[in-house]
Amino acid sequence: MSNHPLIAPSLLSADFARLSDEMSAVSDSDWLHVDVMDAHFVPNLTLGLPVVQSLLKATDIPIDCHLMIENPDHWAIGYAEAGAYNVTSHVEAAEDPVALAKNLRAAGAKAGLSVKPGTPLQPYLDVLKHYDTLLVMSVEPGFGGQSFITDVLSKVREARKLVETGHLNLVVEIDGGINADTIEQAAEAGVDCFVAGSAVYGAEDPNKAVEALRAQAGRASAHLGV
Ligand SMILES: O=C(CO)[C@H](O)[C@H](O)COP(=O)(O)O
Ligand SMILES: [Fe+2]
Repeated sequence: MSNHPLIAPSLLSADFARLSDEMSAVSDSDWLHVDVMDAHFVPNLTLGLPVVQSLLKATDIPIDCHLMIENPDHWAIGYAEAGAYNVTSHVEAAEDPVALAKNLRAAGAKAGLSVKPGTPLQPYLDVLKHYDTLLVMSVEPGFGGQSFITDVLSKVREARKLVETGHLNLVVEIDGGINADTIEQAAEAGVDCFVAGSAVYGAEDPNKAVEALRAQAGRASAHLGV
């Protein structure tokens, strides 16, 4: 696990006609977050495996795939086989999340599990023992540029405590509405990895925005230094 805050710019807020340049614009980021949406699990449609395969060829930054799709049990493995660093599926969509995690790890990827804002962690604590990352959604999945839902921080605190006490061994990631006004409370609650779309790509200098968010999170975090 990293000992500094991880910043993962979301390409959802990038210019899709210039994805290669947009990845280069955040060369100082730790992970690159790619939102895959199928217009079924969420009402929006973005991109899929062929585009991710091309992105993987065009960058050395580890790719963090956030699959907002139905039937990840079938589809997620392709992203792992393509070389994504971390592949996250939604617990609300997965049929057999333990088998899914094992398959992703066998294919060489980290296994991630995401929970929507209204989904509790408690029923999934045994499942999470098989996972490397937990993605706590701080907006309803589907669109960038939404406002941060503060209530989800109770789940971050719960997950942090389980990690600190050795019950779980995973990276706590947060996604949705992270910016200069919200990142400190997320860091204080115990987040390791911060996804930021509009706050990074809406900035004049995306790399500077990454650095500033990382420094801000490091200062506010009890468990991570800068
Ligand atoms: O998964 C997502 C939406 O479902 C995006 O990753 C997320 O919304 C990032 O965008 P922003 O930082 O602008 O909220
Ligand atoms: Fe996302």
